[in-house]
Amino acid sequence: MVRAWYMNREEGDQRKEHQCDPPRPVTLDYLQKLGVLYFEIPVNEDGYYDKEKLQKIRDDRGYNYEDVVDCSPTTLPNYDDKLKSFFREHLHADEEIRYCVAGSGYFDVRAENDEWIRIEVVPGDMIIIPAGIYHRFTLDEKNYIKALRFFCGDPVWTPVNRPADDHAARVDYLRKFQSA
Ligand SMILES: CSCCC(=O)C(=O)O
Ligand SMILES: [Fe+2]
Repeated sequence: MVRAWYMNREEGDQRKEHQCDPPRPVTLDYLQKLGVLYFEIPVNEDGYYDKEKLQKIRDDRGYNYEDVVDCSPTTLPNYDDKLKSFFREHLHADEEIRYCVAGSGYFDVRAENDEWIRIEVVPGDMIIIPAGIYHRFTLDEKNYIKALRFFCGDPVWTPVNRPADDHAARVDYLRKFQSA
């Protein structure tokens, strides 16, 4: 089950939870209003999961590309730079789809009022971050995650750093989800 909360405004270690005091949890319903979708496909201790359930989501959403991102210094090329760029606030022209199969981490997305919402992903969690939402990713204190990445068509992972308010995906996102 996915956990999400508004972050406090304290600087310091990005790998910590940054819960408010008292905590301000965020529901899946609210994430959905922001265009962030969540699916659960449980992973057992041996790393097995229901391939058919995954395939059904892939088919329903048109994801025909899949690869693995294994965030450890030996398996992720340019580890330090990558982790830095993951945590720089950015958007993409396309959905960012990640299915966590081992380890854990945090996806942060901007709420309507521009506050950060932190979404924890653990094995079994699939998160879909919509095109045009400002977001970032960090490892947590356990310092490891392995996730499957999906894409519709030829993958483009390019981050567009904030500010990108005139980007077509941003304009489209605001129209669809945050009609402010
Ligand atoms: C959990 S996958 C690692 C993060 C990532 O791939 C990304 O932010 O693009
Ligand atoms: Fe991203």
